[in-house]
Amino acid sequence: MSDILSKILTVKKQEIAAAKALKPYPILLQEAQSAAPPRDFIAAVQNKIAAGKSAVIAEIKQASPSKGVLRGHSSGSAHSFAFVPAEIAHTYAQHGAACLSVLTDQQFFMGSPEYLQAARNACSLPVLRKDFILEEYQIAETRAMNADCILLIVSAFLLECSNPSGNLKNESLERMLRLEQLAHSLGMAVLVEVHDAAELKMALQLSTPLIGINNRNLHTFATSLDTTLELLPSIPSGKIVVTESGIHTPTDVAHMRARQVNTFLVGEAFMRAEDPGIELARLFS
Ligand SMILES: O=C(O)c1ccccc1NCC(=O)[C@H](O)[C@H](O)COP(=O)(O)O
Repeated sequence: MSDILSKILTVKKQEIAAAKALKPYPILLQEAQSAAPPRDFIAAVQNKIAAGKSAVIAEIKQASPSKGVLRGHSSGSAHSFAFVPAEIAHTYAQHGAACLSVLTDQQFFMGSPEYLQAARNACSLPVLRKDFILEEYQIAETRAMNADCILLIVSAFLLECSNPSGNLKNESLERMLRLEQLAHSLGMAVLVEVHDAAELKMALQLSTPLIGINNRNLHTFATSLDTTLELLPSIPSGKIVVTESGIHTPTDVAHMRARQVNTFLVGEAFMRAEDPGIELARLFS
């Protein structure tokens, strides 16, 4: 398993403990239950596909472990444009995004729950909270910040549940199923993310139709669209494949669409563009 994921999860567990000390779970759950009504993430994706279009989950991320600052920091880079989540969300919506994905992790991605709320308030698109979720507490937190979809990363659960005595796969799967059920009970969709065939086998035991295949190798940070293509034959027809990471050119998009992969999660290519929405329209025209 990857070092970066271990590092992220170590910090994440400290953050969860600190958050629980400030706000107990029952209070957070009440906030989640009285949050703004959830928007239908899966329908937004399906509607684009039914119209013969790509369903683009357009990401708002200021920085990443693999690439550093992408946007909006005094990095001195000639390619760094202002990072204003509400403006980015607005232009994504104007240029045909199906949904948004907003990083809320502060330490590794310079994200924030406030960015998610600002982006969601600026448009009518459903929003994925992009973070590293391990516990029920974070599911309630996600809905309480008005998000519409959660991310479950299979490799994070495998890493988290790995102990010498436990049955790694069963424990990880049971935990993911519990979290999925809670997310659904709060009206949110679930995107389950995999990197390889073993993870995919576990992901397919969840009921969500949204299967994300992340093309980024978390050991090397290299991206290869072959990751998506190699796993495709093992995915039943009722599922919606979301190809994630490393989509940069219209050729990449055409390559995926030729194999009936119609749902894309794209971050960096948009974040480096002056107007992320115009870049979305250019890539997916
Ligand atoms: O982006 C990273 O460097 C990264 C490192 C460790 C864990 C996750 C990471 N990225 C999260 C993502 O999945 C991407 O933000 C998303 O798929 C968009 O990818 P891209 O279009 O390549 O920015």
